[in-house]
Amino acid sequence: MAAVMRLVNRIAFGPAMGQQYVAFSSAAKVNAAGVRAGRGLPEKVKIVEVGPRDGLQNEKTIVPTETKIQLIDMLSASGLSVIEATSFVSPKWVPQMADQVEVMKGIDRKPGVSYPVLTPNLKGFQAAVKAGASEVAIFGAASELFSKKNINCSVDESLQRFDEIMTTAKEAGVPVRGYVSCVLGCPYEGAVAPERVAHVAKRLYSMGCYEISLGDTIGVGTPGSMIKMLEAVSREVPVDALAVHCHDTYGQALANILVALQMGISVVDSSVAGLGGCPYANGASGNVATEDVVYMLHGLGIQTGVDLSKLMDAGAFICRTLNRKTSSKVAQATCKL
Ligand SMILES: CC(C)(COP(=O)([O-])OP(=O)([O-])OC[C@H]1O[C@@H](n2cnc3c(N)ncnc32)[C@H](O)[C@@H]1OP(=O)([O-])[O-])[C@@H](O)C(=O)NCCC(=O)NCCSC(=O)C[C@@](C)(O)CC(=O)[O-]
Repeated sequence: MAAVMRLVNRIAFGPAMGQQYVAFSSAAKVNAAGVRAGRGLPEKVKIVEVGPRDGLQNEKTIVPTETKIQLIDMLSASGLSVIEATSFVSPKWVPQMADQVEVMKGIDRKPGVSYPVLTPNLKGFQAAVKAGASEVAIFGAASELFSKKNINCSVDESLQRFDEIMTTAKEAGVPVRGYVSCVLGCPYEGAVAPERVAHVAKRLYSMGCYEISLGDTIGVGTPGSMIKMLEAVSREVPVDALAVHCHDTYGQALANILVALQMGISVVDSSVAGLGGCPYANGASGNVATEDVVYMLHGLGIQTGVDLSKLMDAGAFICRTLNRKTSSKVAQATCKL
């Protein structure tokens, strides 16, 4: 724990201990570059916005397709370069995503923005490509029971299915991202060994996924468990091919992201307004809010390409429309609700 605190202190404080840089928006602007310099943090971070998929998939009432489309368009207007738009999964399993084709047809695709979609099997992959998806994501797990509950097969069976997708995707020239869920704990099995995460991540990477997103599906991780897991995974997969995907159930997400950045990761998944949860992970709260991630990154002098004000407009829009409270602390603090 002492080592973790030293690591966090090194990032959060300037050379003179106690001189805090990242506290208020004005202070963040003044000293941001100094915070970053020499501390091994990336200059740029790619944010993968997962709100329209991971966020909305968990909403109890069906969100109108028009609302989903407007949300995605507002998010692309904020400067985000990757927006996970929907998933091509069975409508019997996740009814909220049943309008995936209409969503893909309705969005205003901005040049330079990627709109990946989730595909659990070849059927989903083929439907996604037909609907115009130019990038997909496959999603496995480090936990057997979660795999069974989420995609109705064992981890090994899922990897066989993903192999089929990869073969077809390579022929079609479609880039594939890979997810590993439950990297810091499983709602059904409890603790998950870092080596199991590393094994699945390595398999996905070896079959051709260009990026592996490591999901703390139920948000139980701490900077301590994050460091151990990332040490194991980065022995098998190059760190520049890794992303972190943190749910914020225990309020640890920003701290976990900070240590991941310190360990060389420069891709962060997040969800506008902290929308979401996983329908097959009881008790999982939403992803870390994109607004809060952007605020922290800008405070560290790290570029994201995102206009925080426009992003908060998107968050305010979806919260107003769904009649829900934002989970973003930044949106709460600035009353942009
Ligand atoms: C994988 C299956 C399909 C297996 O489900 P299954 O029931 O085993 O599939 P099946 O092959 O036996 O087919 C059953 C029915 O589904 C249809 N079907 C089959 N495949 C598709 C498809 N692609 N699209 C549309 N329909 C499909 C198929 O045609 C058939 O229809 P019927 O003949 O009964 O009318 C199912 O379990 C499923 O869809 N699961 C998705 C669950 C899901 O979306 N979970 C949330 C995303 S994961 C997540 O949130 C975690 C993540 C990524 O964010 C990271 C993190 O936080 O850790």
